[in-house]
Amino acid sequence: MKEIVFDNVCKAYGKTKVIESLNLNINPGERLILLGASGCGKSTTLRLIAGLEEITSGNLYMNGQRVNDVSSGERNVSMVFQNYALYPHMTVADNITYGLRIQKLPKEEINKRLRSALDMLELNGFEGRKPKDLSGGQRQRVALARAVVKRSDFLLLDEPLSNLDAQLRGHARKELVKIHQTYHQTFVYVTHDQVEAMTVGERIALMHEGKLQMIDTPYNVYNRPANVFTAKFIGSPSTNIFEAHYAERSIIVGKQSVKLPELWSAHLGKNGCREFYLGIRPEHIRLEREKTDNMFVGTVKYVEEYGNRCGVYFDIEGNEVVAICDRTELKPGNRVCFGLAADKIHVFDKQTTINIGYPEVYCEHFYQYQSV
Ligand SMILES: Nc1ncnc2c1ncn2[C@@H]1O[C@H](COP(=O)(O)OP(=O)(O)OP(=O)(O)O)[C@@H](O)[C@H]1O
Repeated sequence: MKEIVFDNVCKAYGKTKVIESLNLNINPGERLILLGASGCGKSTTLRLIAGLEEITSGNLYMNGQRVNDVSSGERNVSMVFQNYALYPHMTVADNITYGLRIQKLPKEEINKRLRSALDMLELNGFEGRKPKDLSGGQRQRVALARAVVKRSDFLLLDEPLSNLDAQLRGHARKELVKIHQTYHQTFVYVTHDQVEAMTVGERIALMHEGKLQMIDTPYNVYNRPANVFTAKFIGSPSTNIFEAHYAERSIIVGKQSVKLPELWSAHLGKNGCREFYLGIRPEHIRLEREKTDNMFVGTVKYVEEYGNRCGVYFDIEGNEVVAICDRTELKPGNRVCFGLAADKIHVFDKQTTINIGYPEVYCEHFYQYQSV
């Protein structure tokens, strides 16, 4: 079954709660990413699955069996750590096959698995070397090879690429997906890097302060953020969030007001939504110099150069807003205007910060928002 189910799981160290009421279903054979800022509880969640930490309350099921009291060795997991944890005195081949030798698998089978891992991870010719004689990228591949030869049901990876440079990381991400497609293990992968999360993950579970914020596909996490935290965490620069309110079919920010398309007016009216947070991604704001009807007006504060594009930071009614432009002649002090693209805005409840949802016409991937 290769499924993992967290049922109301809490983890505390003394009085400090690190994981709070975690309910999470990890599907058999999927690549699930645990994403979040440093200290949010990602590694702890992974270590609970590995059986390296005890659960304080709640239940954890793996393969349909409650495993709260099952030891790590009996959980059919393999784990790749950030620092690789290779044995320095052993050769590459011995590191990779160590677990299989402990299991006393037949020599032939051990050799077969070693050969296939060396081929897949392009480590042929390195089997006699010690870890100190390998580059960071090669050590990381040995750690992966050691994990995959076990053919366990669950492959747990804790920031496995964080010691690699950007180019090697890109290559290793593809390797990981290839490994998954070959062995169909259930992957649980911890990272704080959203590009890694988007490219490796089939689903992303975003965590903040020990609580799950959203779990969904990379597409939905980006395009249909469940709450303000998700909208701000995913994407760079962050989603712009304004305090706004709704009256007479218009969105009002400070002293400025912009008429809303009929669909949104009906939607906000139906939800009784008056005070809210309005979210717009920087890449979805199209700046104009000339004001026409239904535009907000702001003043440029500064322009950030990204090489291929620029970030224009400007002020609207005391809110700092950023828009991404291809090229710009804009300078601090210039006036800029923009309208609202009806299919590119997000509205979050002021009290709960949860997304109120979208008018039906924009709901090709409709997501029913729930508090998690
Ligand atoms: N053994 C421990 N005793 C007390 N507190 C701990 C222990 N292990 C972790 N914590 C705390 O639990 C919280 C979550 O830690 P965890 O390592 O799961 O975070 P993380 O999201 O993986 O962070 P990072 O990306 O920095 O590794 C942190 O505040 C950490 O200080």
